[in-house]
Amino acid sequence: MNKNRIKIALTKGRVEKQVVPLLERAGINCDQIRQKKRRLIFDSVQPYEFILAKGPDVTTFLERGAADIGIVGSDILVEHHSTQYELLDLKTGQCQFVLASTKDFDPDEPKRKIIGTKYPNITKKYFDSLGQDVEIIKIEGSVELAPLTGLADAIVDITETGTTIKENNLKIYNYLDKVSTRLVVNRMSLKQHPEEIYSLVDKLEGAIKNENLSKEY
Ligand SMILES: Nc1ncnc2c1ncn2[C@@H]1O[C@H](COP(=O)(O)OP(=O)(O)OP(=O)(O)O)[C@@H](O)[C@H]1O
Ligand SMILES: O=P(O)(O)OC[C@H]1O[C@H](OP(=O)(O)OP(=O)(O)O)[C@H](O)[C@@H]1O
Repeated sequence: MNKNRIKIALTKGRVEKQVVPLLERAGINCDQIRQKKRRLIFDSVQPYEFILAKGPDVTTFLERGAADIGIVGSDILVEHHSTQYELLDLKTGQCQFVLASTKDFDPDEPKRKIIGTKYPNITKKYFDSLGQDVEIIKIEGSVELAPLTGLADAIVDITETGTTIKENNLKIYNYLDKVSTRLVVNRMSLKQHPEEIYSLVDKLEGAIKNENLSKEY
């Protein structure tokens, strides 16, 4: 690792796929990431160094100062109570939390509900706000299975196109917070490298604006 370069922890997978084209529009050559195979650290994405990590780990790298900048979904930031400083909404990875279940679910039924989710903290906060005590079962993926198999009464999960909900015969009962990919920064790094970090934010902001303008046109 080059200690003088700004280190950016990018969430691998879905976020990476949407953010790499945005970084390229901002003038950053991402060929090394595009040709990555199983590589996880990229030192030739001048003038930065990129690491690819899972979303929750991106927040850990930032909190421990092992990365200067993180690119991660707001779902992860909220769920993990991240205290990192948010500098930019990248307007990618746009989706929304929903409460969903099978069509016979009654959200107003007075019994204590069982809720399946990848996001226990967000789920607890939502039901606390309704004054409802629920049992939460943490699920790692394919959350939609929970109400279909009787594992849970309902789920709190994110949806983008609504296809997964529809194709599994589920129904949305409530819309919760919206989600998008954010650029967050370690506060100490911002103090040490303000010019480099704000210059990246400016370039990305320009790329987002140009993209929106070309969509409008
Ligand atoms: N359907 C979706 N549409 C848009 N953005 C999404 C959607 N699902 C997740 N996201 C966003 O993308 C981020 C990463 O999602 P992704 O599915 O790649 O990771 P993951 O849930 O950790 O999956 P995996 O465990 O398969 O790697 C989420 O934190 C969220 O911000
Ligand atoms: O509304 P849609 O566009 O259909 O997207 C919603 C799906 O996307 C996410 O799952 P993901 O693809 O990350 O897979 P996972 O179930 O393995 O987490 C989410 O958990 C939903 O299952």
